[in-house]
Amino acid sequence: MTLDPSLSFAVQGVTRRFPGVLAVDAVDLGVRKGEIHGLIGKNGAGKSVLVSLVAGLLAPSQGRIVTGSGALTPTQSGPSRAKKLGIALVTQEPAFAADLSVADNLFMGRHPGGRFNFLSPSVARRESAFVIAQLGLRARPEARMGDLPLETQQLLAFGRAVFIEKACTILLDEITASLTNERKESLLGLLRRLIDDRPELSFVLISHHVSEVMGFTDRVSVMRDGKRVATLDTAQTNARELADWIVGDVAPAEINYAAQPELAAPPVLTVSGLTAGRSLRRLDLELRRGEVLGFAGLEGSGKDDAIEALYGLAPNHGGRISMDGTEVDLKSPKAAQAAGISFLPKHREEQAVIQNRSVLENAIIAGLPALTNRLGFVRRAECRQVAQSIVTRLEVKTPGLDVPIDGLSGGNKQKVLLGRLSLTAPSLVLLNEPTRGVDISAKPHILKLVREDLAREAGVIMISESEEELVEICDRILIFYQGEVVRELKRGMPGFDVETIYKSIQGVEVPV
Ligand SMILES: Nc1ncnc2c1ncn2[C@@H]1O[C@H](COP(=O)(O)OP(=O)(O)OP(=O)(O)O)[C@@H](O)[C@H]1O
Repeated sequence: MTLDPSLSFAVQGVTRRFPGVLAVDAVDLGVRKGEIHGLIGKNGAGKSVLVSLVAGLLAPSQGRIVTGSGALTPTQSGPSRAKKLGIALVTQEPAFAADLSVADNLFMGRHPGGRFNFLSPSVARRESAFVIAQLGLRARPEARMGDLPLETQQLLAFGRAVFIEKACTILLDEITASLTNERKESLLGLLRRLIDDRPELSFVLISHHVSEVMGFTDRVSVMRDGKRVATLDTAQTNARELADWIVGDVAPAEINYAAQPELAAPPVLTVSGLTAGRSLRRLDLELRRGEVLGFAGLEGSGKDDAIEALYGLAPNHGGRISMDGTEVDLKSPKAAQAAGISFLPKHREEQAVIQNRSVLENAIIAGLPALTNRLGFVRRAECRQVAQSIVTRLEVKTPGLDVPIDGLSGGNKQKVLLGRLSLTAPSLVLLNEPTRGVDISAKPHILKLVREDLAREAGVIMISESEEELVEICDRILIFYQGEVVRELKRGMPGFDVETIYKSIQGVEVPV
């Protein structure tokens, strides 16, 4: 059980099976000390399962993971064993205790020394303040963890792994997916600086963004159907070659822009003088059926407050909101639903996925009223048909309709949630990052679904961190800056491009 001393760990012939699924199939992979190793591949390719095996959360069915100080095998695995081997996994949903403070959470289960090996609160506070400062966060060590945004909690989980547990191998499972572009860049830049300080460190970075992998990794491994199909030197490859490795030979979907909004039609949504949350100082807009309107802006620019207010999540908002010309009082999500508004939240795991229920149930729940007969019985065969059409159309990777949704990969869950929105035939659809966690081959299918299905009957408002995506799909884009819309860009007009959006959201004036 020897390990090349230049390696941080080696995966040797590892296989992991679930009932009906070969999630990881005879994978060999060596990650070097001092490297940032990208891990990329389509939804359901096996990336998360692979890092869960390395972190001891799952045991391999066959094979082993070898480090300089021991191995994880089918019979000897487990998170505490992996932790002893210097391995830490940071995921999108950090397992913190919401009611405890930041400091208590960061030091939970750890004893930072002292004569009686007991945790001194002042040491924990001081060390926590250090972690917070290193990450450039605005939070106090005494703050209640549950009061902090999920993005901040995620970064704190990263900080705990690096600065408190002092792990040597840090596995990052799509943690950049829900960060704003600024936070993403600063976090990825920090990885390199950390390696400069501690050359024995290594990072494995799972991401769907080819540009992130190209810009911040030393090597990248590509997974497809549970197998590692390639490991490339990042400097020797390019985005195109990488995309080819990921996708194989699947043809991309084409978006049909023929369904343009009818501009003479009356607006489905009218907003005037909307103020909400901490950031939104004023919003006025009109939206028509058939129209896809993008909201672009930095963190705190007001775009998130705006979309949340439209879903009844800011009951104390100011200003007026009308649907089809009638003023509505959006004091709760229930009131918003009654007004014909549906919402895809950013944090799908906690806000939208119904755990322990099947793919079928998760897919059709929003459409149940339409799938029920006059006696109140659910039309089962039709439900299956509808769910199957979502699975087929969006290429959801699942062993069947009746398996619990919990077993699906993150991106495949997202596809089910989006598919189910198309069943509700609402008047207004609000989407916060609809392609988060979705792989590059499925992304065009999702955008097509938004454009051609959701925007057929409804007006759509969409937030995305990707300027490219906004340009690809929107009719108009509103630029939010410091709580107000400072600019409106229209498809076909000058300035409807990635560069203008990018500069405008930073407050840079771009002449048209
Ligand atoms: N607990 C589980 N039970 C059953 N099947 C599972 C379980 N966990 C993962 N799988 C299956 O294993 C396969 C690989 O999943 P994994 O989560 O590793 O994909 P991924 O590459 O991380 O995808 P994504 O990019 O969507 O996150 C998928 O088919 C998934 O449905």
